[in-house]
Amino acid sequence: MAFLSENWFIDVVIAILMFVVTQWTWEYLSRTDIPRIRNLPEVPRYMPFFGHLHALGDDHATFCEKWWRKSGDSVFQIRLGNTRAVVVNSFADCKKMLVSNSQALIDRPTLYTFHGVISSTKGFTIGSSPWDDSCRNKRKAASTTLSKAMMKNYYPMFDLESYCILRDLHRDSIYGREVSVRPYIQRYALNTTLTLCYGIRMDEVYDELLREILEVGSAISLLRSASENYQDYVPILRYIPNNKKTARSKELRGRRDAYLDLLLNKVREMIKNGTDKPCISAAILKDEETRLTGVEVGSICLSLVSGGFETIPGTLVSCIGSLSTPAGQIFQERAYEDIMRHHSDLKEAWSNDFEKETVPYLNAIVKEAGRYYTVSNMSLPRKTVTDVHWNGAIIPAKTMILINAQAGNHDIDYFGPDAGTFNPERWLDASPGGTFSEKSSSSHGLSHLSFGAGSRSCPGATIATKLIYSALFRLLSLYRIEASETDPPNTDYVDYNAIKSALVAIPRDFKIRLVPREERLAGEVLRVGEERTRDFYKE
Ligand code: HEM
Repeated sequence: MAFLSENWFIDVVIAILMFVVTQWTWEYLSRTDIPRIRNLPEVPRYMPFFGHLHALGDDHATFCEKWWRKSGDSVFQIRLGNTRAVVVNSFADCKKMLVSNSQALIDRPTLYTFHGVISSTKGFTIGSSPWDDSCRNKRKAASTTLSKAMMKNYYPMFDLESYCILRDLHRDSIYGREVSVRPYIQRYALNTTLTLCYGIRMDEVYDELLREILEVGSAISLLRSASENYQDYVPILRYIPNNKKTARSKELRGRRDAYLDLLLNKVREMIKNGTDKPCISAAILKDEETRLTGVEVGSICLSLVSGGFETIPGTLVSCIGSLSTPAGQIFQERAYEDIMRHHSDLKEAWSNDFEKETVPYLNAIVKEAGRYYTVSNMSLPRKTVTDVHWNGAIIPAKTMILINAQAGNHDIDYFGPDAGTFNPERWLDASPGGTFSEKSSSSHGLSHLSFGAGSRSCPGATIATKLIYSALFRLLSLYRIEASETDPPNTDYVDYNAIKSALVAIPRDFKIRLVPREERLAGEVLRVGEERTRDFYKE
């Protein structure tokens, strides 16, 4: 004590020095690509190297949604390891950020594992491409293929693929047997994009190639997730010997390259034999007015195949789950009545009218499924190309922007106090006579955030909506769907997802029973459909 008091000045200097050195070391190890943004709240308590990664856990969207509700700040900054990101939560702020700053947010960030390892051979998908001339060309080509004007060309495909769901469900659910509907919907989504890209489809639900594409695609999408792959944000982890993430990425890259080459070779073979079907890759291989390179064509096909194979099943399967519950029985009955109101001859409607999206109640179910089950809960990350002025803060160029679509889609200030409930009727006006019409406000503008918005919004939104509508039309017009008592669906908008860290939600498995509304009609329409399948293979 005596020593301390005699040298008190030196003690104080040492203490200050130690404090400064500790502070400096802490700050040094917590550095981010973009320095702290002034006048924008930051989530407190970050760790050196990792930032908020641990606090965010597996489910970033739900952590941020809760933080927004707790702090009252809808827009705040977080640290994903060495990367600073701005998270946007409320519906109004997500919309303003994406639409009012459309050009400033046109870029996408690149990640070490996905861009550096997995995509090193076949190029980036559109959704992961930074904005440049090549990305512009690819996006333009994909948007043309997926545009509203092109949809009528795909009617035979919608017809065949939605028929096949019913054909196989009819067979497998006979005698009240319970079925898990996801595999049928996965084939539906994948066959659609495979047909568009390669003119190829698979008839079996458990086809080997189909399952390989789905398995590899899901595993790769998991490696893009921040919570699954710390090495993208904590560079030091890349140098750990026997790095399992990099090894796994290389293995998946090899498997993906193999099936992409196989598909393209099949198209080459069909062109040689004169049996090819109109599709993107055949058009390019025959060099029909294209300025795209081979890698760009591969990237477009990959983007379309990977764009729909998880998002459509995630949305449609979860929607079927909600409809199968006791509360959902009312929605099913009203949808059926609305179908009958608009299509007095169901057989006729089945053969040529189901794609037209004329049944308001079905449109409302499709919209509500998209909103309630926000399958891409954090959307796809964006990156600013110029400064963005936000309520007194300047978000600099090259900052990662994360749109919390899950939070915005369940924003009670925008969707009302029942935002956390699955209710298709929020999109409808009911007349005293019991008929429904679409709310005029819901038919234009941004209904929900699940397809993103602005410069990099989802070009697949139109075809995805058509596919979900067509499948529901056919399913609900022939059957009543009932949830299994032993394996019921989980319909919580967060917990329905079995893998919280996945980029696209994977619904927990559940089973349903299908009760035919009119046995004879089901038999008749399925027989007609069978003839059309044979025609497809004959052509
Ligand atoms: C329910 C189905 C779908 C959902 C929920 C969905 C969701 C999304 C989201 C959230 C984005 C990012 C938007 C943004 O940054 O603002 C996106 C981008 C994209 N989607 Fe979809 N999508 C679906 C279906 C599809 C389908 C069927 C395709 C193709 C056939 C597709 C192709 C793409 C592509 C190519 C992009 C990248 C666009 C770009 O970066 O410029 N999507 N999608």
